[in-house]
Amino acid sequence: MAPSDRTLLIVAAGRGTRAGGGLPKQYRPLGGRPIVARSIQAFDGLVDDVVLVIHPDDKALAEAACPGVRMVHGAQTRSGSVRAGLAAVTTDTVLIHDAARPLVPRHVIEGVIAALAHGPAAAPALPVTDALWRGATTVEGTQDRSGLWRAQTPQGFHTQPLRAAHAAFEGDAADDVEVARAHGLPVVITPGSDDNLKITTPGDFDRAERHMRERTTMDFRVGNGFDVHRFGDGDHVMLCGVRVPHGRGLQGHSDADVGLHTITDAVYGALAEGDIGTHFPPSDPQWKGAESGQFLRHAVDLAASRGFAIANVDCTLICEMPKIGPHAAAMRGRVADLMGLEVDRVSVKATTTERLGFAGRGEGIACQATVALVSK
Ligand SMILES: Nc1ccn([C@@H]2O[C@H](COP(=O)(O)OP(=O)(O)OP(=O)(O)O)[C@@H](O)[C@H]2O)c(=O)n1
Ligand SMILES: C[C@](O)(CO)[C@H](O)COP(=O)(O)O
Repeated sequence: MAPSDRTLLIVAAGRGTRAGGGLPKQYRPLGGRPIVARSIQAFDGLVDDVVLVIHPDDKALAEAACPGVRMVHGAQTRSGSVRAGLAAVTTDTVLIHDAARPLVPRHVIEGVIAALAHGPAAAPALPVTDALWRGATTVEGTQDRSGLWRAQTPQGFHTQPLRAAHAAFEGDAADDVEVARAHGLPVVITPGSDDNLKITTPGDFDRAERHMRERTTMDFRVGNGFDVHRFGDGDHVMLCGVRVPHGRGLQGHSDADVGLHTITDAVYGALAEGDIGTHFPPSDPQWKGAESGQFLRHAVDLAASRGFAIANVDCTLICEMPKIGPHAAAMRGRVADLMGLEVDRVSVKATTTERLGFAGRGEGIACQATVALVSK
């Protein structure tokens, strides 16, 4: 699902008194990263803008945890913090999310976004499944649980109606759904998830770490790519984003960079997202002579929007000529740049086919590549 004029408003101005532990809970680490950074990361590729609402005392902590993110100061209540954040929102829709819910699954966010296409407000929730009692130390009564829901975030809204609702609301509210409803806005319930736990008490940190570990071990992908381009007239070839002088050129609709095409296909393969022709059809004149780096960047962005980072790339060019060795370092650097990777995660190597076959006869260049993706 592509972003379209949508802001993520993260409320992180609370003190986390129930969580204890000194450092406000949203800045404590989860899987080695601050909780608030993970909450923002969960929305990668799904929003166009991010506004982080912080407590004035937490400026240094927030800047260290979320460098480059736009920040505003919050208020004493959650509703007040949301109002402060809304003043900085410039998009048509807004997703308001607790910094304390770092494990929100993508399908929960996508459910809210999809519902906003049909109405002004939507929020995820889970039906109450346990029996409900009233009482203090002994049970004094039971409560019918039918029609009761456990509210979660992100809560999504069309920005203007929500602003109006907040302007008209007096006092504090548990969440923005309460504010919106008080102003007459209908709110659609979308599917929540048990994984979307709100870190509230000390025991929640261990619970969240366990969830993190389960996710990390589960989400690992491998993709492979293979491509061939035929030699034609020309005085150079583009290989892995580098111009290599040669007595012949490679034929193709774009710049015919067989290396970048192969790596791009490997990323799409790992995502089960078809191949380069699916996303950039050769029948489309706009890709004539196109620089192939943009295809690779699209595939990497798509991986990020699915919650994956690239772990490494291994690419083998198959040809007799030109010689790849003198250019391999430049190729690794260019591929690393395009994919946002450290160079030591990119391998570019070459082999001949001992003068056998089309590559051996110098009719073209083949390439194969493997790419590994890990969940972020
Ligand atoms: N004045 C406030 C209060 C809460 N929040 C944010 O709203 C979210 C949900 O609140 P909660 O989990 O209750 O956090 P705290 O208020 O920090 O917790 P506590 O009540 O234990 O102090 C959190 O991300 C919190 O930082 C906020 O931005 N401004
Ligand atoms: C908004 C919220 O996350 C919905 O469940 C929740 O109400 C905020 O936290 P609090 O513990 O109620 O302050």
